Amino acid sequence: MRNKPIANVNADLLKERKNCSFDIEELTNLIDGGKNQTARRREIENMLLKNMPFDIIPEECLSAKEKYENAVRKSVALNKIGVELVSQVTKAKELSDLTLTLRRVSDAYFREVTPFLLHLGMFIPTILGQCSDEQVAHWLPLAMQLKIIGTYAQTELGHGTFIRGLETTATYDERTEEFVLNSPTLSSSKWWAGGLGKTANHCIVVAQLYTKGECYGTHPFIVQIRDMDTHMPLKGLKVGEIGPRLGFQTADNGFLVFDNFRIPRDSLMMKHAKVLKDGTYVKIARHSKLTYGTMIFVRVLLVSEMAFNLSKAVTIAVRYSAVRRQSELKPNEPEPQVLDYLTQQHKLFISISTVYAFQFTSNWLMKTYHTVQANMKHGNTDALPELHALSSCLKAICTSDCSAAIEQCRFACGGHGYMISSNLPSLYAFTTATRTYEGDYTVLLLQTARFLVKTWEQVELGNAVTPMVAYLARHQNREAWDESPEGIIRAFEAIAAGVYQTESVRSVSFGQSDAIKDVMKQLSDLYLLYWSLERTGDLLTTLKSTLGSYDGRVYERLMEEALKSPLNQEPVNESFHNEPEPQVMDFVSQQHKLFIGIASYYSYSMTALWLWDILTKVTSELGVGKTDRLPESHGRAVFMSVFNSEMEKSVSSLSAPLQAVLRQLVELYLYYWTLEKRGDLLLVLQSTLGSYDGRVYERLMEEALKNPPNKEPVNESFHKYLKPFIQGKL
Ligand SMILES: CCCCC/C=C\C/C=C\C/C=C\CC/C=C/C(=O)SCCNC(=O)CCNC(=O)[C@H](O)C(C)(C)COP(=O)(O)OP(=O)(O)OC[C@H]1O[C@@H](n2cnc3c(N)ncnc32)[C@H](O)[C@@H]1OP(=O)(O)O
Ligand SMILES: Cc1cc2nc3c(=O)[nH]c(=O)nc-3n(C[C@H](O)[C@H](O)[C@H](O)COP(=O)(O)OP(=O)(O)OC[C@H]3O[C@@H](n4cnc5c(N)ncnc54)[C@H](O)[C@@H]3O)c2cc1C
Repeated sequence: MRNKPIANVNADLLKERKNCSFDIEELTNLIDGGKNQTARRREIENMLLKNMPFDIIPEECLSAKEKYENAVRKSVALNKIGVELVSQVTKAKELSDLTLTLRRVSDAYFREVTPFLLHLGMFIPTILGQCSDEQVAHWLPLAMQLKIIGTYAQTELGHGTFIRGLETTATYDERTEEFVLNSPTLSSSKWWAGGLGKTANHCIVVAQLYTKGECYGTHPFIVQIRDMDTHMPLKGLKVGEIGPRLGFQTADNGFLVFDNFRIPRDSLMMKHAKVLKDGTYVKIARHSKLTYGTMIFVRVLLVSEMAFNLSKAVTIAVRYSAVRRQSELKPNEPEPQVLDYLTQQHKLFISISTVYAFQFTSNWLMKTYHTVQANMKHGNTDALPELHALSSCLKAICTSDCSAAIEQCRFACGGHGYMISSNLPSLYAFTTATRTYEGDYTVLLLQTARFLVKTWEQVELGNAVTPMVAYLARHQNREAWDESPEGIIRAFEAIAAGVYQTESVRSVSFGQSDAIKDVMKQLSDLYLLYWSLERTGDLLTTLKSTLGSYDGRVYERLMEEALKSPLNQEPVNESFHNEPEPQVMDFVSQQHKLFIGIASYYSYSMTALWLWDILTKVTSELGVGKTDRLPESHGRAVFMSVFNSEMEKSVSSLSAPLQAVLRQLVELYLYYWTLEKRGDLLLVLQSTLGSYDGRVYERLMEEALKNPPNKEPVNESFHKYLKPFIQGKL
């Protein structure tokens, strides 16, 4: 059943909806994956809407502590319903639809995120992907029913990207059949794990495994960190909240430090490697990077997350643009809806098409992920490198594009888009973090480039490559393809665009009406055209250069091109008879280049005169050999102040017009360098990362320890909500 129409809807919005060229319900079904899925989603949504507590005071008006407690209260209520619904599900597909719906609906209750996000998004997937069958049988029911609450602690103060550089150690002690966890340095402190600060009582810890005196690299361990009854941190651990951040304010991201903390041997997640009782290390995995599996899974999830978050932002911006009227186009006529401005449509429409590009690609990527997983169950890991490259590339691009597009949606809403209540700032804060976490943007693109270069080598050797990169072989002809970085980037854009094109066409090819097909085709074309224009440079298939041609016929080509010029098609241009062409001096860009040069000349001359006077004094005081080069900013300050004061002294006797010109030059010089060097001008950095002494990790930890949530070892929401919930008494 469709949702009921709401009374008192803005007349402009009603008008826009009436103008829609297709059946909205049909598109809704397409997005949900079918009519039944839409009906089921609405059933769950309605049930949650009836049973979930909403905020009385807006989340953003609460203190940090209150925000966290409120988030726990709501999470517990939501998860109570979630656990109940999950227990009724029998089929894997239903379970994945249900978790997706719960994830989506939960956003109606949290402007920020739930402290259970890592439990659902990484702790459970890691149990499934890294535990042996017996371990799954033990841990999974506890985690699914939220009898335990977990997180994923891989990143440390000193290392996030370079996982092999992690410093936390897990040393096997065969006498007691335990691993001993240690944080040997400050930089080895675990940092960032969501839910770790106050909520989780279990944690997946990634540590360097040592046994019989040898290091076997990083491995995941499942570790209890807090007492199940009192919630107090266990002995041998220091755990707390890392402090305020741009977004994720209710995710209670935490730190964790180990001091000879002992855990049983079977805390090692043993799907891909085991340590026997006597300390013998046994490798099971066929591929050395299988322990990185959860990251691939989350990167795949994030493509759909970006589609969802951008869809919210652009819905907000489009609706508001229909309601908002601004500016007087014609006297005495009503102000137009801002949606009618072409420039506004330019901001919004590409976001709409991007949402569909992400969603179709995400559906396809998730299917690909499951196919590769199924193959790996039978021992075939051949497709893993490509899945890694593809998920890295798509995660990097979609998270980056999504936060940029949300920023555009905020711009599209003018000043009101800056209000927290518009939800656009929170959406931006959430998505901009995704560009960094689960693999930094640049780093992941480099992983993809690495895969492409290797593939290219195979193509050059004439070896077969997978269908996804087969186009590399098709472009062997040097005229059409080059192996430059631009060429590689272009190839990946071609993949993403190709997937979107084929998937969107495939998805709309059955059942759907012509109206929907038309709209989807338009969106698809818009996405392709937009990126073709954005990346015009990358799309040029030859160098298109007279100077860089393969045959080196530089002068011949220059002349050939010159003769093609339309200006050469007539011997005398009509401007000879009519108006003269402008002097290049009249172009503002030319003036920009020249005027600052003139101002600099005066600045240097004045400063040189002044400097000459003091030069002898300085060199005799310091000794020429000892004087360091002046830092750039100091030099610039000298130029500015001398120019300013010396100019004042010298201009007083000059005529008024000349004085005015020279003063303008002083101002130009000062403003130009103020804008050029505005970064250097921020003297008070107020930053843990940018302190003069470089004590980054010490300062991060000092700040974290000052954090109010760390003043009490157990937050009262544990006794009020978490404990009764975990113990089934709520
Ligand atoms: C349903 C409800 C749930 C709701 C869900 C909602 C939202 C999303 C879900 C959850 C997210 C919520 C919050 C998340 C919060 C954030 C969590 C985190 O950030 S966890 C930490 C994540 N950390 C990273 O991602 C670190 C990034 N670094 C890496 O991945 C690797 O270190 C890196 C950069 C790939 C390098 O690894 P390294 O071991 O040094 O490898 P090499 O560069 O030497 O490469 C060696 C070869 O291995 C290949 N490789 C690398 N990684 C993989 C992999 N994962 N799989 C397969 N192969 C891999 C690499 O390409 C090299 O291959 P060749 O030698 O070239 O053949
Ligand atoms: C909101 C949020 C939540 C998080 N949650 C978790 C969590 O639950 N669990 C967890 O374990 N971690 C978590 N993280 C940590 C996250 O995974 C890391 O911050 C991320 O992987 C980036 O690593 P880094 O911080 O070490 O950055 P760095 O690697 O130090 O990056 C700094 C700069 O160096 C560049 N750089 C680094 N290496 C290279 C290279 N090889 N080539 C070129 N450039 C390079 C990067 O591009 C970047 O510009 C979270 C982070 C955030 C922001």
